Amino acid sequence: MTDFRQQALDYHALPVPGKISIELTKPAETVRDLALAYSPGVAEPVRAIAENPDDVYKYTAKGNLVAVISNGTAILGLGNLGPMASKPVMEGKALLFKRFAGLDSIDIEVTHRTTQDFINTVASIANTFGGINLEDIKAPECFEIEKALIERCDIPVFHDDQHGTAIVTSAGLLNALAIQGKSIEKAQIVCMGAGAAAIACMELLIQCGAQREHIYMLDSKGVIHTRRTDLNEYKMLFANNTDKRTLQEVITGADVFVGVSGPNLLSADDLRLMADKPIVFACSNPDPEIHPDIANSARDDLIMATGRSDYPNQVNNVLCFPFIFRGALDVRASAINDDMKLAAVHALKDLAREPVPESVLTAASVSALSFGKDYIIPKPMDPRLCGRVARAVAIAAVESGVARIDLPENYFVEGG
Ligand SMILES: NC(=O)C1=CN([C@@H]2O[C@H](COP(=O)(O)OP(=O)(O)OC[C@H]3O[C@@H](n4cnc5c(N)ncnc54)[C@H](OP(=O)(O)O)[C@@H]3O)[C@@H](O)[C@H]2O)C=CC1
Ligand SMILES: CC(=O)C(=O)O
Ligand SMILES: [Mg+2]
Repeated sequence: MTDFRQQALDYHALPVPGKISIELTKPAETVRDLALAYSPGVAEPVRAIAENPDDVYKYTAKGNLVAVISNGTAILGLGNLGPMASKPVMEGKALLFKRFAGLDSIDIEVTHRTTQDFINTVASIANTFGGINLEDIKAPECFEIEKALIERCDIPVFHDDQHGTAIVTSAGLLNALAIQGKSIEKAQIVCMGAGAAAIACMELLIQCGAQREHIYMLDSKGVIHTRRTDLNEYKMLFANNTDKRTLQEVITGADVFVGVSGPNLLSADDLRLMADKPIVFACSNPDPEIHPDIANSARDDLIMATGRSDYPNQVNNVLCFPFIFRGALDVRASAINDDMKLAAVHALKDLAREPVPESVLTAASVSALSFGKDYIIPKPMDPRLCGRVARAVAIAAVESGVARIDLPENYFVEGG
């Protein structure tokens, strides 16, 4: 067993199994404490909530609580390994919610027979939480699930692999294009993968200015084109009227490669076919479509990003989901809409262009970081992230009419 593998297993097993626990926020030491916390005192908030349902936010943890819900059908890039195998990842998301945005979060892994069973299960428990973060649910079922739950729930329901990934990818790509001197409107984009992350990333890039006809998408059967008869309705939106059939044909002269598919699917030779000053986001986890060492030795005019923490330019939804929920919950948004997503894109993009605080350099073990080819997106441990992104998202929620309360006074006015 490798050292790193054993260290990862020990991290999860010791000193207690797993990565999260529940802590109390009120004293429970004396008879008086118990009389307030439980019987008879608990009857008072029960009566108050029965009379005024909004009081649930005043007297319970709902307003700071996010459920991370999966069925384990697309665990990172490891595939459909089932609900229990997804539990470490879901606990990991809960850890990140708490560590980066102070949100309490609990993982829920659902075993189900049909997609409708999954939807019914989640809809039935949704009101316990302030928001629902769907995670690692494969396409195309994820699209139907998210749509149905948004319709049935009046709290934010957000499929992180779709929109969290799309927001971070868009922010990073807008910056990378600016550094390479390219425009998003003209960029030729190859997207490897046609699932949850891929479809959402490309749709949001289009909202940011990319041209649909400049995008070539590939699934496990190759280029998605109009003569294919096996495409679902989501892939159909990206079917090109083209004779190109292979990765090599579509990547020749391309400016951008976005990989949200699986490991080692892009070779150094493929990368050499790209246009001058190419951009490669190899975002599959844990192993990217091309290893950064291989990519960087194939091209020296490249901007390279991966989903990993151990190389520069980590394009990973951890830069989004804690903060978008922080902003949404703090104004009790009923949904996370496109305005809020775009606000998050621009907050992330703009923060990367600012000087980097010392604490981030220390955490990243580097002596300097400045906007450029090895720093296109903020680092997850940047203490300004929560304030910047949450504030932008909360303002967008208020302005677009989905907030149920006003922006709290002085809400992250220092921007974190
Ligand atoms: N860095 C980040 O923040 C994130 C990274 N990801 C990564 O993106 C990947 C996909 O996740 P997600 O979209 O949720 O999963 P899905 O299961 O929804 O989609 C996977 C897609 O990858 C395609 N694919 C699989 N093998 C190949 C291949 N050999 N060539 C081309 N395409 C292939 C599948 O094709 P087909 O449709 O034919 O089955 C499918 O379209 C994972 O590796 C995940 O780790 C996801 C979210 C966030
Ligand atoms: C980062 C993430 O959510 C994924 O790879 O699925
Ligand atoms: Mg995921």
